[in-house]
Amino acid sequence: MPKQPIIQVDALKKSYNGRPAVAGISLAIAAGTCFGLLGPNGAGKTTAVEIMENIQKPDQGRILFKGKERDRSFNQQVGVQFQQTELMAFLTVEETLKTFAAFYAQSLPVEMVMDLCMLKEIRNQRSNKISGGQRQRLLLSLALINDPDLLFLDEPTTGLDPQARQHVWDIIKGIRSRGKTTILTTHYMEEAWVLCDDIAIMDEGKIITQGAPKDLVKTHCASMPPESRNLESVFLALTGKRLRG
Ligand SMILES: Nc1ncnc2c1ncn2[C@@H]1O[C@H](COP(=O)(O)OP(=O)(O)OP(=O)(O)O)[C@@H](O)[C@H]1O
Repeated sequence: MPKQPIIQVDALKKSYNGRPAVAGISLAIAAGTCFGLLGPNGAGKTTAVEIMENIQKPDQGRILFKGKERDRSFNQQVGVQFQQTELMAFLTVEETLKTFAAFYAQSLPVEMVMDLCMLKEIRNQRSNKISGGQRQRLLLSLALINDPDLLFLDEPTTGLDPQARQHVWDIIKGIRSRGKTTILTTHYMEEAWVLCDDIAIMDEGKIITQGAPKDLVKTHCASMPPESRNLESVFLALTGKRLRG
């Protein structure tokens, strides 16, 4: 039986200065899955995700969370990992987590989240004196502190070395194995392949294809040589090779 969507997006539109960034997208994301939103630079991914996160208002369209309009409890039930967060420089890693935990009616134990994101060794380091990989893990831990049912990750491994990336992938797999839903944006096709149950590729504000990664490869790469049958080929075949702004 198909899983109930945790979030449903209908005919979403958003323009900036008369130029459409999101030009009518509809999605239904099944609970307990990892969903990937891919697309070239400027495709409209961040705008679409920020509308789903309730950070931006759409010009048109509707979003249902667990089958209902989003209400004030929405923020308590979702986690958002930002690409940039002004972490308080005067706080340690542990103090930063404790501060964020206090924003929520319910939160996971800080020890548990530090364990999950391998932050214990740097718990007493100032949040502005940590490496890029450690910072990314801290940002992820902040998104997890309220034990969200739905987690939004915007380019969670950009700029990380292979070890740090693998580690973030393991954390995301762990989140999925606990029945939570993740929506992630990424420019790394391998990341989408490894993590996502379902992906949508956006271009110029629209979804141009959607499906399980292996199904998309089957559909779009059938006539390609075996070594080219991968998500990168699907992406390039559908979005072309023109550079985007
Ligand atoms: N606050 C804003 N004001 C004006 N235009 C914006 C704003 N935010 C985004 N845009 C424009 O909307 C379009 C979509 O941008 P968006 O950031 O959603 O794309 P994206 O797919 O997330 O891109 P990237 O992969 O580069 O992060 C782009 O043309 C961008 O210049």
